[in-house]
Amino acid sequence: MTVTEIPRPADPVLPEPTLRIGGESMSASDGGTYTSINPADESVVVDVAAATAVDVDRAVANSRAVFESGVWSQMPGSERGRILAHAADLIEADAENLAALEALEMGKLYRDSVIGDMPVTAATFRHFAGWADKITGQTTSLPDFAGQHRFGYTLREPLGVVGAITPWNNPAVIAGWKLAPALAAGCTVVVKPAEDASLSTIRLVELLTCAGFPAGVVNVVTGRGPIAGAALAGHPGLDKITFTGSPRVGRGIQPLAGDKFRSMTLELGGKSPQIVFPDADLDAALPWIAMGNFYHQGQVCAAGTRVLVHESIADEVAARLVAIAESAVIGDPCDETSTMATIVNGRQLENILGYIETGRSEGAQLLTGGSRVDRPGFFVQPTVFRGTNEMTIAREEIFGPVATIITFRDTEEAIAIANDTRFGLNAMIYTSDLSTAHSVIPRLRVGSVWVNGWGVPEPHLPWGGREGSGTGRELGMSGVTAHTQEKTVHLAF
Ligand SMILES: NC(=O)C1=CN([C@@H]2O[C@H](COP(=O)(O)OP(=O)(O)OC[C@H]3O[C@@H](n4cnc5c(N)ncnc54)[C@H](OP(=O)(O)O)[C@@H]3O)[C@@H](O)[C@H]2O)C=CC1
Ligand SMILES: CCCCCC/C=C/C(=O)O
Repeated sequence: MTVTEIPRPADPVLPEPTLRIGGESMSASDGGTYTSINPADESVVVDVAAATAVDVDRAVANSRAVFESGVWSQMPGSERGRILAHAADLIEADAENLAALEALEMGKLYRDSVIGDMPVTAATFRHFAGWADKITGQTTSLPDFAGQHRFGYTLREPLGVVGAITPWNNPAVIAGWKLAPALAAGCTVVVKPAEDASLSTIRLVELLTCAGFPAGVVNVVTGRGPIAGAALAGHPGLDKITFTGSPRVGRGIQPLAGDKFRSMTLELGGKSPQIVFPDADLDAALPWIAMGNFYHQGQVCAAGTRVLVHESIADEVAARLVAIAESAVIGDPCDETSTMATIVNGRQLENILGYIETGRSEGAQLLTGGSRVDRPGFFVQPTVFRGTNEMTIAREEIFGPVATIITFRDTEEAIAIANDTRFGLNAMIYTSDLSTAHSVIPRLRVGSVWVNGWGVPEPHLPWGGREGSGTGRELGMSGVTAHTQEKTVHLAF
């Protein structure tokens, strides 16, 4: 858990809580709204426009027209890069306001957001700014044929119009992960943020406008998942859909590739193992293991909630993890002293408490935590269980601060337990012997591995899962190519 002292922020400036289509701010076509709630005290933040299917049609049509106009897709890559880099500067300059919006609407610890999420969001735009003029194809000579000299090359062209559906847990970061590579590639984007956290995305798109993105290159349809989200996910006018969220919704989106067989990236969370070998440096490892469970109250898809510990050190790891959990200062997201804040909403809190109850009833040993914090808002104690990999708390994504310690006897058993899950997003390995790490890495069925640490994805490296954690990659070079398509040219002379 973080300890850097950051002063309490000023109240954020709320962006106009409306749709943004073609550079215009507008209400929903039927005037509908939903209410954004502050999870720290359950007060109303603001009513936000709830897009209808008609609004989504309008947004996609505008994005298509803007894409086809070439104003962005044909702009020289160096110029696109300049605008993306300017956006990164503006995000950095607005970091305190963006972070305060996320604390207000979704309960993320302001400190973590201002020193983590917003620099990461800016870094993402800066990274992809560098890609914008480096998206190239291949060239090759070909054997002469029928008296002709021949030569071949490929073009990498932008995919077109992208629909991006984002979750509430790290709204600016994840919007940045979806927007920046798509924009670097020359695509236009319609983004639908989560109901529980729309404001930072609206503000982010305002900043993009200030940075020089032409009107309509990024449109925003705030709205309800089953209405605006479903209309966007199934829209025939899209060339790609990119979604981060629950497996339930992801499964519903997957069949919507449609007759165009359009491209799809689905990031659906995880139940990731943190494997602690007996030679691990526990002083160094424990803060990471704890962070992998309690950072942002465990509301992170990459959380390492299955703590697989060699039996010889399990008691020590358990005692140390409990001590860290019990040292948490649970409080208002903006208080300087808080090290943990609130769960995003009451439904999510009930879900977490339900899993804790299931853990108890299935016989897991509750080492600490397990209860709602007695104050207004949706606060829950960091919780540590000792259990087995068969228990529900070790099989399902809880999306709360709930760790389960599971012991293993040897490396083979550690690998077997790590892979015994329907998810495959990421895994962590703690060892002092890199040869142990290198022998285990190829055998883990996951998209990413961290050795001697837990962290969040880097813009420079691909991110995505296998199996139940989804399909496709965002970030890094893979993030760019995922927003392009190749055209092969055969040239005779
Ligand atoms: N992989 C990850 O990072 C995340 C995983 N999760 C997992 O999902 C669980 C539930 O969280 P929740 O926010 O409800 O996740 P959802 O999957 O419901 O929401 C993610 C996004 O999808 C939208 N959406 C909802 N229904 C549809 C639909 N039918 N078609 C298209 N889009 C839709 C949501 O809109 P709206 O907000 O308006 O409903 C939101 O923008 C968590 O407990 C956690 O386990 C959640 C968030 C992130
Ligand atoms: C320090 C920045 C925190 C960003 C966390 C990103 C999480 C992504 C996810 O849960 O999908």
